[in-house]
Amino acid sequence: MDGKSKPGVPYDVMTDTWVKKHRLIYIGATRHPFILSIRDGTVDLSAFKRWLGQDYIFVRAFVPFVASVLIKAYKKGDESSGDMEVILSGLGSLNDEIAWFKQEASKWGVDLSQVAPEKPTQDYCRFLEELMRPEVDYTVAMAAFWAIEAVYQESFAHCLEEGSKTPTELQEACQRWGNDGFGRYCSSLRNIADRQLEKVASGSVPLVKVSEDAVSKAEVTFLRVLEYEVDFWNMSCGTDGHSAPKP
Ligand SMILES: Cc1ncc(CN)c(N)n1
Repeated sequence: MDGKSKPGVPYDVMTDTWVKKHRLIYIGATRHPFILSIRDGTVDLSAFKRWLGQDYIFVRAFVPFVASVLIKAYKKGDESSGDMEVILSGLGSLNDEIAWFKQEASKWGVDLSQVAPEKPTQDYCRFLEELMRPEVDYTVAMAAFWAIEAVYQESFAHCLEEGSKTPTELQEACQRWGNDGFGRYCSSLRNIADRQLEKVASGSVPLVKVSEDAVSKAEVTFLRVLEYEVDFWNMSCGTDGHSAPKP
């Protein structure tokens, strides 16, 4: 708690505070024009195919990142927290996700073996590699993990809300991240991140080696995730100045 909270009065957990504080960029990442174009049915299919190929590359890099978070959870040594089970379930879903990308690519005629990473994909994957380093705190890595998944969950769930005109052939993609089960998984990740942030902020984990500035590092990491996500969507639309949309 922040010391200002009153008994019985709900208070914001750290991730709520961040989302409110950085609302503009959060909205930029979760309500990007690419997502809005899927939702209103005007999406350029060449942009969707570009996103598909680039996201396949991203997801392959995301797997070792999640594995590195699993290692950090294990090293924390708190078996009763259930963190490892949540992270393991995420790794299982990523296995399905990779199979889905392959299937979807063949449906859309995208040859994944011929897709080269664009600069925003390379930059984002490099960022994931930085976060995999053993010296990166579990709290920081969890904050990134939650933010990465939450952006997709909120974005694609928006394409399934009532009134959306998402084309039928894209609904399965939206379901993948926009379904309720994925929403619950993201809440579990968020709870882990908030619990860690609370522990670090209150200094209640003297036996765990956490750096004093882990909370501010986690906030900066959260912001960087949002920026990378916006760049990734821009690239998909062809509005990043690196990749012109195919005619
Ligand atoms: C760029 C990006 N960000 C998030 C996700 C969700 N795993 C994803 N597949 N790709």
